[in-house]
Amino acid sequence: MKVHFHGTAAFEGIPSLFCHCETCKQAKVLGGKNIRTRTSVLIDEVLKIDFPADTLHHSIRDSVDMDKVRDLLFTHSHSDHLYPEDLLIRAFGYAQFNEEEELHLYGHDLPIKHCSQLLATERHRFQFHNLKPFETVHTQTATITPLLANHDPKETCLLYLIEKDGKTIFYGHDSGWFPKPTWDWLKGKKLDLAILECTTGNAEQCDGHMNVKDTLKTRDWLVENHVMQAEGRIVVTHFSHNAHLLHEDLVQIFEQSGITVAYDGMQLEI
Ligand SMILES: O=c1ccn([C@@H]2O[C@H](COP(=O)(O)O)[C@@H](O)[C@H]2O)c(=O)[nH]1
Repeated sequence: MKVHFHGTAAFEGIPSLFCHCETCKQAKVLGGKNIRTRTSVLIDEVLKIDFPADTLHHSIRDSVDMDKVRDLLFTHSHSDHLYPEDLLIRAFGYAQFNEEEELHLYGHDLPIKHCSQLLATERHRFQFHNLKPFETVHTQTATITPLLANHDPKETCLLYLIEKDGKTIFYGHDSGWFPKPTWDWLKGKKLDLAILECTTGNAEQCDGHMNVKDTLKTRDWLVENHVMQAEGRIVVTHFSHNAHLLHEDLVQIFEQSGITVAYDGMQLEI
């Protein structure tokens, strides 16, 4: 299975619009893996998680054929994860393509409501699927189970367990320490890859996200509960410029735990 990290930043991106913090200044000078756009991942070119406004940039930067994507999963409705206006580009009259195949959209009530309302007056090729936490769904490309995140009390934010071609991925942002039902549900599962977040770096105060301590505690929990082997593949993503950590700082923090720090454009095979 090919996992392609399109973007690896939190809401603001790095360097962030309007920001003159040292991290943003250094990221501009150093470039490369320090440049981070809003988080999204593409699996085997057909299953995409989240749809930020940076999707156009991702498709140009990495030569991604977005028309190959069959299933689009949303974690929640915040604008750095769902920019529904750009889905209009796939409606009739905007995109030119021969296929009549539909793109299936999956999320809880709010993202699906935003997308269906926006597209209501258009002829389009979308199917909408309302997900319920812990109810497994067979999509066109994978078997997915939405799990509860601890992110924004105003909506039901989701994490995902994704099973495809005999491999299992846990997709774990945006969330602070997971709600108990999610930990309970993960017990007994076997993961080939866990994608975790570390939005706030070394900050002590962390609201709806993980800091370094939480990310490492999550890794330990997965190993102690035999959900992952000690040498299992863990990737960390969704970084904020307000954590004030450049890519090499993050690599130093996580390399002794065997955790890979994602960067924009990174691809891995599991
Ligand atoms: O504990 C926290 C939580 C958030 N931030 C800042 O907010 C943004 C994005 O947060 P979202 O909840 O994803 O909208 C993050 O990049 C930080 O700048 C924080 O500093 N501390």
